Amino acid sequence: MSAKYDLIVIGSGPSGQRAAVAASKLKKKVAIIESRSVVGGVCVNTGTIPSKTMREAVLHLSGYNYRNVYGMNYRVKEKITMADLAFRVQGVIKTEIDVTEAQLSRNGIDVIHGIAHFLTPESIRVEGPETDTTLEASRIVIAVGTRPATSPQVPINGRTIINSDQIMDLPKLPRTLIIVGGGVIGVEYTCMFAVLGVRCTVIEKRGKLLEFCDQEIVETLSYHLRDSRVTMRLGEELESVEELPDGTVVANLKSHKKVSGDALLYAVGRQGNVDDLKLENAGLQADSRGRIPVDENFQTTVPNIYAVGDVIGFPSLASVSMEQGRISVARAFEDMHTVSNPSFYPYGIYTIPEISFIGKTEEQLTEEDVPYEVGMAYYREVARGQIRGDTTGRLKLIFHRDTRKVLGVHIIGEGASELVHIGQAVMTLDGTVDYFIETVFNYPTLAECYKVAAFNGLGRLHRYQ
Ligand SMILES: Cc1cc2nc3c(=O)[nH]c(=O)nc-3n(C[C@H](O)[C@H](O)[C@H](O)COP(=O)(O)OP(=O)(O)OC[C@H]3O[C@@H](n4cnc5c(N)ncnc54)[C@H](O)[C@@H]3O)c2cc1C
Ligand SMILES: NC(=O)c1ccc[n+]([C@@H]2O[C@H](COP(=O)([O-])OP(=O)(O)OC[C@H]3O[C@@H](n4cnc5c(N)ncnc54)[C@H](O)[C@@H]3O)[C@@H](O)[C@H]2O)c1
Repeated sequence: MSAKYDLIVIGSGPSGQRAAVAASKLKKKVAIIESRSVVGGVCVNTGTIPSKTMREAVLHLSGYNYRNVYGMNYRVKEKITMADLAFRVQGVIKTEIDVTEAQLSRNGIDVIHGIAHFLTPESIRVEGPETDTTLEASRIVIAVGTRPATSPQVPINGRTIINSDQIMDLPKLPRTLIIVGGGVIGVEYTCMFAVLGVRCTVIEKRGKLLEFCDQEIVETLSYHLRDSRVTMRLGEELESVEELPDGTVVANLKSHKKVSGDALLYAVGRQGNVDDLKLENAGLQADSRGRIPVDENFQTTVPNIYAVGDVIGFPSLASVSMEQGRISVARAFEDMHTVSNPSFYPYGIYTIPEISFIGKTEEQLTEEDVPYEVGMAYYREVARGQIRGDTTGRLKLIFHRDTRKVLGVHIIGEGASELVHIGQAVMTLDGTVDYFIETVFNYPTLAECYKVAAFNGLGRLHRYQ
């Protein structure tokens, strides 16, 4: 006998959780299957939450944010160890797992631990240390996420050659670290280790870091990276990695250069977790990177099966994955109204300093021949910037020259990922740059940067009209 549900969700990361909870709110009988012993997925256990907690611990213990105020030698702790960082990370992970478990249980969702695979498009087998069962449902959401990409040329050993899941396993802080991949993961960890005094070298095969960001913002970040003694090897592709008898590692580049270090972080992208799913039994197929194709409703080519989160590819963010989970269920059961516009989804990149943006970049608008104007505000121009000691932050407002509609907001500096939501609200409500002129902001706040940037931009507009 197999247990029957209205919805089975495979994977308990942010996308799976939100799909399960949304269906439970519609009074559906829901099961969520998770192959790990705990819920929360990459987000809670190895990715978002650990990395953001480590960043906070790094910033606090190193005294980095207050060095401009109290001097370059200001420290909260002189010798920071991996154990100092792990202590805080483990605490937050545990709490987040508890919060997630409580939420699933409160909503009456059955959590089943084991590896799921399809028997047919409507039935799933779950096998685990304590489970061997078959479930059936009229609708299934695949939310299995991704894992770090591997290469036969990069012998990951979990000690000196690691991927982003293994940061907390580093036995000690290396003196030198090679980071392969100048994407979000590579750059975020580079910033943290550089602030801890580790000499970092980033190897990125493209000519730019974070190529989807506004390039002026990336240039500002690059200035900070260089200031923290980071070496950037852009336009260089890794070929292979070797571990030397003395325990150090060497990265061999395609250009025949060699880069040596005490440890290497391999962060060149991620691969969908589809290998165990036996997708063929459901009539589904993933691409070479394990991504499952879906339409705008997150429906796969098999009508009763939906896929959400990182396993469908771009943008692979926890924030967006949650929304995809919710929308997929609304579409699957057709009795929940949802409005969601991906053009107004923000990005938060937790580099040091942090970067956040919404809307279009200058590069995109130029490509699309949109007449735009830019207003810039520097944190040092507002009192809160001086008080906080962040005098290098900046907020860039991009608006249409004719309609004055806000087209993009790009921020680098303290609090960027919170500050961006003001711009997001204005853009979502179809507002213009005038909103910032006509609105009173608390004083002294970083939010005032919006007003300064608006005045700056309108000043330029009138100058050139
Ligand atoms: C280092 C790092 C930092 C990040 N930082 C951020 C950030 O700051 N902000 C942000 O928005 N995003 C961030 N992300 C991205 C974010 O973590 C992901 O977008 C998010 O976790 C994706 O959620 P998901 O539900 O698709 O999958 P996941 O969180 O990957 O969860 C999928 C779950 O499915 C389970 N599973 C897989 N196969 C099976 C199976 N066959 N049977 C049962 N269960 C299965 C897995 O065990 C896993 O628990 C970061 C990612 C990493 C790696
Ligand atoms: N703050 C956040 O929102 C956040 C933080 C971390 C991760 N994430 C998500 O996690 C996902 C994965 O991140 P990622 O950084 O691993 O992947 P990515 O695809 O963003 O970046 C990988 C980088 O590695 C480079 N690369 C690939 N092969 C290489 C080689 N042989 N030599 C040198 N460079 C090489 C690529 O050009 C690319 O720039 C992202 O899609 C991101 O959305 C988000």
